[in-house]
Amino acid sequence: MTDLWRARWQEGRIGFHLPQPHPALIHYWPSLGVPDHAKVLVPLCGKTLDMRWLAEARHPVLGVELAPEAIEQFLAQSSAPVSRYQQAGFSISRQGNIELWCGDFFHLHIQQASEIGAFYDRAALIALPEATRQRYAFHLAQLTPPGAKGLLVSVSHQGEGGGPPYSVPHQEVEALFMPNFRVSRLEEVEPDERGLSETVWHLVRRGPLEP
Ligand SMILES: C[S@@+](CC[C@H](N)C(=O)[O-])C[C@H]1O[C@@H](n2cnc3c(N)ncnc32)[C@H](O)[C@@H]1O
Repeated sequence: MTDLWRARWQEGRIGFHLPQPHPALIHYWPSLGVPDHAKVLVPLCGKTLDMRWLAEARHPVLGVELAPEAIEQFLAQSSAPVSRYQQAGFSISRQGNIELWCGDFFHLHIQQASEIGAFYDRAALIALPEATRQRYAFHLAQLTPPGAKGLLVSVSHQGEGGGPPYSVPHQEVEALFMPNFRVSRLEEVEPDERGLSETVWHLVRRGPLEP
C-alpha cells in the first residue's frame, strides 16, 4: 500500500486533492462546538488546504501522511519557516501551528497524540480497503479522548469494486464507528459527474461509561 501511494504522489496522480478547503469543513466545522484552540488530528492528510483552514481558525493541527512528497508540497505552499525533527520513527515538520508527521498513521500512538482534542477525516477512511477500515476506526478511537468531536466525509459510488476511493456505505460507517463514537449524518451531497456521492458525518468520541 505504501508503494502504491508513493507512486501516486511521484506521478502526480492526486485527483483527490482539492484546490480549496472542502465546503463541508467550512460549512459544518463552526457549528460542531469544538473548543477554541483544540488540536485537530488530520489522518492521511495529503497536502490538503483543509489544514490551512483549520490553522487559520486557530486550531493547532497534527497531520499524518506517509508520502514525503505530499508533505514537501504542502510546506512549499507557504514561505513561513519550517522546523524539522524526528520522534518515535516519524519525521516531523512544523510550520506555524501545523505539525506534519511523515509515517504510517497506524504507528501513531496515544502517547504522541496526547493533546488531540478533535479530528477531521476527508478521504482518509475511504482511501483504505475494507479489511483496514475496521483497524482505522479502532485506531482513531484509541487516539481521541472522550468528548472529542470530529467531522468525517465518506464517499459511496455504484462503480465496480476497485478503489481508492472505496465506496463505504452508510451502514458500514455506522457499524465501524458506533461502538466508540456517537454518530450523526449531517448531509448527503448529490452525486458528482463520476457518480461519487459524499456524505458528511459528525462524530463524538464516547466516554467509557457512556451507553
Ligand atoms: C485519498 S488521499 C486524501 C488526502 C487528504 N485527506 C485530502 O483530502 O486531500 C489519502 C492519503 O493518505 C495517505 N495514506 C495512505 N495510507 C496511509 C497510512 N497508513 N498512513 C498515513 N498516510 C496514508 C496517502 O499517501 C494519501 O496522501
